[in-house]
Amino acid sequence: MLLRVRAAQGYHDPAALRAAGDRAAHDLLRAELARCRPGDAVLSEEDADSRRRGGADRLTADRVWIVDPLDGTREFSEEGRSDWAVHVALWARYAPTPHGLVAGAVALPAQHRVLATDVPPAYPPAPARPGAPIRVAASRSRPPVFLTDLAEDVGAQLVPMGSAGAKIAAVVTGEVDAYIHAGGQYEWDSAAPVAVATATGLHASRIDGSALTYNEADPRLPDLLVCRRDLAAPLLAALRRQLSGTAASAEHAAPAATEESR
Ligand SMILES: Nc1ncnc2c1ncn2[C@@H]1O[C@H](COP(=O)(O)O)[C@@H](OP(=O)(O)O)[C@H]1O
Ligand SMILES: [Mg+2]
Repeated sequence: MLLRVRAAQGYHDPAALRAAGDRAAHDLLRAELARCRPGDAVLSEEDADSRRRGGADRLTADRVWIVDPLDGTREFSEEGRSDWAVHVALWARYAPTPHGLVAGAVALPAQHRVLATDVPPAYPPAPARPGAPIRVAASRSRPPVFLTDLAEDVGAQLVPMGSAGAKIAAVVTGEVDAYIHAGGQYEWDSAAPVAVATATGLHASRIDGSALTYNEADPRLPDLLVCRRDLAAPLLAALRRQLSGTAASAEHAAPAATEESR
């Protein structure tokens, strides 16, 4: 559907294309979830009620779908770019993992693939050139300000890319070794990709090493590290060095997203 929206609308009015894509994907997912799983709650970027801090039925529900109908909205509106995604994750109250995610799928329509937990992708192959720089995916538009220093510290090469889902998919497929974000994000930006990454056996945590948790009253989840297991300890140590002495807060963050910057 999103590929059809792009084809029908063209790229002359990016804001209108972004709005049309968000709306079409949200409406489709909301209708299908209501039809197939009428008893479950939904937390969606495009549903203001579900996003409300503390107020929604999702806080008492046993099963909550965490949905980002269009992640990488900016890239979706740029002709030729394929780094945008659709995220659908299922959170369950009695799940055995701290993150609570029991299923997830990340669709990359312009890359013609879907990564999902029902048949988790294989763990990525070891880097072809031993000793080559670690490749770290980061936001194209809002990379954490400490990332350049961190890259220098660990000898990493930064790979700018849009969409949290597309970046985590790049870690899953071995195109990059890690994804680091800080400074702002929401549960729907990472839930489905983190479900796939952990089902694949990759490391996923906050940048201080603590667990990612979902379906919290406040859906803000501002930072994360997803990487190959062997890189978790060195990258968390490098993150500690960057963040030591100050909180991982606005000082280290890119400016928060505004409607215009999305
Ligand atoms: N500082 C910030 N504050 C809030 N959201 C942010 C953010 N930085 C990135 N995001 C969100 O995280 C997703 C991936 O961002 P990026 O492409 O820059 O890596 C985007 O989701 P959406 O496209 O669904 O809005 C973007 O809005
Ligand atoms: Mg998003």
